[in-house]
Amino acid sequence: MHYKFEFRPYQRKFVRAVVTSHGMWEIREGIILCLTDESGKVGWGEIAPITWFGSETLEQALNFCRQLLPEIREETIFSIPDDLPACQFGFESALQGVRESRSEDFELLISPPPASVTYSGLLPAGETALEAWQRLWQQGYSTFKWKIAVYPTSVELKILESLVQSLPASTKLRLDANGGLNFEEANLWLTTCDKLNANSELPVEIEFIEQPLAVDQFSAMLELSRRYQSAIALDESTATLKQLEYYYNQGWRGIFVIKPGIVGSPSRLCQFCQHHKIDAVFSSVFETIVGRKAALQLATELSQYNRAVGFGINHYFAEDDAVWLENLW
Ligand SMILES: O=C(O)CCC(=O)C1=CC=C[C@@H](O)[C@@H]1C(=O)O
Ligand SMILES: [Mg+2]
Repeated sequence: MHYKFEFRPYQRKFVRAVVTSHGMWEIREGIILCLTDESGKVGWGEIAPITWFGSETLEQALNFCRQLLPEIREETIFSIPDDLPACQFGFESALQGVRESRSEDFELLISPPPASVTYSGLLPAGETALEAWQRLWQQGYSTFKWKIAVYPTSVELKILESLVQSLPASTKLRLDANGGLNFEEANLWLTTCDKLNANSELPVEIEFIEQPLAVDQFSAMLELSRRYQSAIALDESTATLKQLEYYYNQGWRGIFVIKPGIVGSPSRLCQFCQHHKIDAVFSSVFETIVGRKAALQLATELSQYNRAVGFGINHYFAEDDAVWLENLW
């Protein structure tokens, strides 16, 4: 089976720059692709790389698309190399869309997100988190993720104290260090989290610390996961399917953050998750509605535990997705 193939690169400015220990991220760049089969059925996909997480670069993805035009065969889609995981996701999602004729036109793409999952809202780094949470709380979030390892640990631990005192009862707080802590700081954070979680007076649960140490510190993170009660989630460490499998085989049984947009082939991800009952948290790559729809579909199918998905209900961009997509295409 072969498909007519078209693609458009895009750039979209975030409403609010994403500040992490990797730095400041202001513009999301990616590719929207469209496959059309012989009967005229259409499927949409998105290639949204995060190079500093280990996916391909945008340039590599663009070169891959350019050398394919004007059509692509099904077997080519399932043999996209593993060093192009965002392309694997984009093309397979589009193929799925054609097969399910899920998105003949944009309207179907823009349909509301699946209600069956709960969402985690992203809190900005630093003390702005102290007032940012109310707006998200009013929008219905009860799980929040706060970026840490952006300011000195002593400063952030002070803010954490006020944050846990002000968050409403039965809310959950995730802490994402993006690999920016050293071993001593990670111990300090985890000791604090254990203390907070042991305090039954406190209405908030620290759900987990995400990627406390750098990717090359796996054995230290394994050691931390044995030393503390508070859960640890690998994110940058398990950014691609190859890494997911590797660290599972290395004995990781903590939480795995899965970013469908860059992890690679959705069909192979399904096989892995069906084989191994991993504790997974599905997370956005700050994609547009095209990639988001496919990623949320996967999250809904594969979530074993009812952990909130990191796809904040509000999109990350200023202009409306439907308008943006119409103008792009
Ligand atoms: O997972 C979430 O709650 C939202 C997505 C998110 O936090 C991220 C998306 C992409 C890159 C990173 O900046 C960041 C992360 O580290 O998880
Ligand atoms: Mg993360």
